[in-house]
Amino acid sequence: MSAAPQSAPTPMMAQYIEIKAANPDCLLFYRMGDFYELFFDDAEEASRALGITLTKRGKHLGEDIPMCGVPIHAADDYLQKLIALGHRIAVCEQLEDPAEARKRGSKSVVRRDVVRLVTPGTITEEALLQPGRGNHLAALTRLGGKGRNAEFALAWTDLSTGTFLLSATTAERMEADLAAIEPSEVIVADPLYRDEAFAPLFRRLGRRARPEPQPLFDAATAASRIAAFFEVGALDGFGDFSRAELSAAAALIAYLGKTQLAARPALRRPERRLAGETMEIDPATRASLELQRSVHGGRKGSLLSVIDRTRSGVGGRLLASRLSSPLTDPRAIGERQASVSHFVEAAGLREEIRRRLGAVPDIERALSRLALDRGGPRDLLAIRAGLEGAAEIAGILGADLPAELAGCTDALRALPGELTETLRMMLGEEAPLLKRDGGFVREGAIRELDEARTLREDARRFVAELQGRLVEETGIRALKIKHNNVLGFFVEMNETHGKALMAGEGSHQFIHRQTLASAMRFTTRELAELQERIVNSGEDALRIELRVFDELSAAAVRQAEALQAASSALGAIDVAASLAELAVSQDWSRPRVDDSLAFRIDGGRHPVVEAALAEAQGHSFVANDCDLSPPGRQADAGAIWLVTGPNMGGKSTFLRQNALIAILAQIGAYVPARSAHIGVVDRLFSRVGASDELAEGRSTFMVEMVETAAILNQSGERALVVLDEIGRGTATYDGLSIAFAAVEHLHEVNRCRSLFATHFHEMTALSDRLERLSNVTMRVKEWRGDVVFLHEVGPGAADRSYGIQVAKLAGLPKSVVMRAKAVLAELERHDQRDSRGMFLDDLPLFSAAVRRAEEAETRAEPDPVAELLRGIDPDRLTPREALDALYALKSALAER
Ligand SMILES: Nc1ncnc2c1ncn2[C@@H]1O[C@H](COP(=O)(O)OP(=O)(O)OP(=O)(O)O)[C@@H](O)[C@H]1O
Repeated sequence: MSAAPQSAPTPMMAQYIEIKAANPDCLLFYRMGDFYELFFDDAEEASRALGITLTKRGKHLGEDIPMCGVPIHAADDYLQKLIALGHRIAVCEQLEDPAEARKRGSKSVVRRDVVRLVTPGTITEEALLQPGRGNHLAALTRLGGKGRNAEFALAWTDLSTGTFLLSATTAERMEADLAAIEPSEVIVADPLYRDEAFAPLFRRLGRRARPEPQPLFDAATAASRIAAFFEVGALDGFGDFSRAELSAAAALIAYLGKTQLAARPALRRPERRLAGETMEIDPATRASLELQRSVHGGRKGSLLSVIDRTRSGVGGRLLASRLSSPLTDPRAIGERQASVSHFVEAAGLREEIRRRLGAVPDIERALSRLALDRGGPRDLLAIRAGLEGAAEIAGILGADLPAELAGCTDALRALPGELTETLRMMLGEEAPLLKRDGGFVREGAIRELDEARTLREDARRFVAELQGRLVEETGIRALKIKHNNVLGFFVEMNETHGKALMAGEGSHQFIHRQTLASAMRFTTRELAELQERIVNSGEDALRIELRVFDELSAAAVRQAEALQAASSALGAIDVAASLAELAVSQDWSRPRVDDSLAFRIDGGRHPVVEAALAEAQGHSFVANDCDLSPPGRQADAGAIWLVTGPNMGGKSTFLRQNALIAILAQIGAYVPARSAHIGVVDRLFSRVGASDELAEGRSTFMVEMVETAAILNQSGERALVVLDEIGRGTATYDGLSIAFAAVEHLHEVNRCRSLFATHFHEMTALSDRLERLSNVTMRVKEWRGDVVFLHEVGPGAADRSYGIQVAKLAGLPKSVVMRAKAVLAELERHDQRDSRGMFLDDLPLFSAAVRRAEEAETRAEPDPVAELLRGIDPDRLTPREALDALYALKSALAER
């Protein structure tokens, strides 16, 4: 097939194609004037994703070129949408003034190039970030090949704040570690990404995981690459890092280089997190406990949403990150608790500090933007206000503080006073978003600038005066001096006047510029001169302001370390004060956390359920005790509580609340309990409620068994295991046997503290054989065949599940409920003698039985509520009897 002769692409299109070819996996935002334009497939993709109109521009290879565009001022919104959909965007800017290009000849194109790749993990724009949420980019590396010697490490950063952390990890722990970091993007060396053994992990990470070439992770050059980034000779002063950690860190820096190009982010020095420093919590446990997100995916209904009283973005982010990584060192936990206690005891101080914190801007994010040359004058104002606020807060906190807070005030006091002074001297009270709009440098700060501004103002005044003079001279009262972007200043009058003027003397003075339908426009020599003066002095003023901006920005970036330390300090103060506020307002208590194996909670509550009940103004939350401490003097391992009780009795709530209390205690917070004593938990497993891994192609039961296997294989004596209804998804006897064996294993092999809820009442017999196992049950009251949930945990075993009563409450058809009751009665009668269920044959068939029951009902049954009411004589009731009567009425109503 012979190709038709094609015209060569235009120079601009040729430039576009070249740049696009260098960025094939990104949507290319190609700057043209006040728009970013997208072409070809990118345009089609973006117009679909953003719902914007697809147009055409010229032809390429004989075909129309699809095009769509987004205006610069709204680009952030569009970027946000595209990023959320998993796209990466290459932002291509004009690198010179179009006038420059024209000087090279009429055909030459404006120089353009990509200045930045926008990826989910490298966003810094305020509009694209949430104040209280970090945005992490992680790098995962493996050294030493696939074998047993493989060494894994993670590095992660929040580019918007400069945080930079490293940690060793293992194949087993990797997923839990990533879950704690919650990265928006994870770069992985290509061979590891393709390793079959990790395929499930990367599948679960989905688009967040991104393979990158192995050389980025090269361990041999890692240390020197990191040193070069931080502009130091060697890394010795940074601490001790493993080769794998260095490889991950170097890869992260290289990736930032790839995406940020010329801009150098204000990263902090890398800090190492030791694997054992934090409580290990796998993703399923996080989901089940709804730590940061509820099962519905949103923040509402999560633990974080209930405990977050922080007043600043940095505080919100720190609280979220602490919640995702509780500590395991009692001393470090104690330090944080001491800060909270300080604010619990000093109510006035707490209020004052919180009030001030609310007014301190987000210094570290402003700084990051300035470092990446994406900042504006408001970021400088934010830093100034931050510096001033920090100094005030340090002053108010005073001396005689617990260690953590003392460290914080040191960081605040170490802030460079000169920077505050310079910013105060140079900046006005308000500033535009963009530096190119000018007007942010304070009057009186720079003489040249004041002069330029005065010149401009004078010229403007002269323009106003000139209008009066021209009116007088010409006698044309309707003459006006106006301004637009094309002509600049001009004299405008109607056509009759204009023509008369041109025909007469005026033609010497007035130079014709434009004739419109209703008006004529002129300039005069004087006006043109004034115009030039205004433009020139305006340009001078802006040039000076931009220079000042760059100087101030550089001065702030030079102080990055001090500013970041102060920002972290403000975050820590905010977290302590907010947890204190929470403790006081919700009546929480300071837990004792130590190295023992104790786990004793008195009067524990579930903070989220309690808040929900309070909001609904229904019944109030019933506090419950839990004690999994090694029972008796001899015991050297934690206890197991086997929790039985009716459906809806509060088992899941009880199980979860104890796990949550452990987490809260270990982030250094107070806990929702009268008192608590917790020996640190190093690993938490919670399987309560349904799992959402079904998308992986495993059945519910399979998922449950895989998770149970992980728990039984991995829990050590410091673990806390919270299991709900293991074995429910299979035949009764299989399920019961598995649950039985699992509890025995927990008791004999894992020897960890556990809560195990079950509907298999047969299991309560285990307490005779397993010395550290106790039975507890959720208490209920029965009333005329219905059940009243007391939500109280007490010793003993439930004898039944009340499943049918709950089913009735849920609105199961009456016929089904009645039939189920009959089946249950029959099952219970036969249970002793025949375990295979053959007796079901004894039961009448469903339809017959239901019909009979219904007939009986319609025949006789009077209204039970009315009947009860008739029998009550209010004058003769004691208060206790009145209450009982109320219960009776309610249940009779339910039965009706
Ligand atoms: N301690 C409590 N105080 C007050 N209300 C509670 C308490 N515990 C639970 N509830 C209420 O009871 C409801 C059911 O609790 P939960 O889901 O824990 O029951 P469950 O025993 O696990 O039920 P199932 O066995 O059917 O899963 C909760 O949504 C809550 O409204």
